[in-house]
Amino acid sequence: MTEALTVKNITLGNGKPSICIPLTSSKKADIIEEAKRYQKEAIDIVEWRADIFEEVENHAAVLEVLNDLVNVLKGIPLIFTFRSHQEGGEKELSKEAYVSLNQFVIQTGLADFVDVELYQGEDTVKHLTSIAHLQHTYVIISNHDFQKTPPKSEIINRLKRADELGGDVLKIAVMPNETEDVLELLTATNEMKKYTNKPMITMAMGPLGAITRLSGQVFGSVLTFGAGERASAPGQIPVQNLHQVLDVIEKSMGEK
Ligand SMILES: O=C1C[C@@](O)(C(=O)O)C[C@@H](O)[C@@H]1O
Repeated sequence: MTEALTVKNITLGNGKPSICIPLTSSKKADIIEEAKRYQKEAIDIVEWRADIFEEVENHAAVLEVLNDLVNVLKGIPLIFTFRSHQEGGEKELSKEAYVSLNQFVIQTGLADFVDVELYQGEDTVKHLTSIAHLQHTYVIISNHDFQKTPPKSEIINRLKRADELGGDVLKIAVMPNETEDVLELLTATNEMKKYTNKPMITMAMGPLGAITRLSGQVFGSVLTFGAGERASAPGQIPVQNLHQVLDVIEKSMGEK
């Protein structure tokens, strides 16, 4: 059984998957405008994809955006994500800069979650996780493969590794090249429930993977990323459509 995780007014892992929308603008004013628009929609969580922010290497500028976001989001939980280029993001930072940016953000206490990439290495992940936990910030340990879908055993190993390293939420996104890959991701997610009670976020990207962004309640993924102004990854579904389908599935699953 997944142990539900409650942040502000949102509970992850409590039936219907939560809907997260990524902020994908590059300029401060646009990021805040985007957040204002989403604040009015029925979304559960917002992710700031800070790798797209043009001033991400300037900590003072990052702090300004965080402060404004928290004001605008009025209680909607915030995920801070710097997605590095090798995992599908827009920029690359040196290891030192990656650590220093995430550490800075954690210490502001303004983000409810930070996304830490599994492949930044064990020391980095452990270091950032321990600082985050001191600050009562949740850590999503993530991994992305934009080319292919690793075998089920490897998907499970990566999720287990994220668990062992102290992640509060375990996340993997893969790219399916055939329908069997989609099944591989779903089977891995389902089987992983034997090994952890922590909330997981899993998805297969691209058109083939769309079903995995809808079926979390069945297989064990607690959150789905919807497309905002623009999708932050291939295959994301508009929020309105997500709501409709997730509601139908939730209702059907509640019927005996
Ligand atoms: O890791 C993820 C998942 C994602 O890549 C997706 O496929 O929806 C979108 C990203 O913004 C987010 O950080």
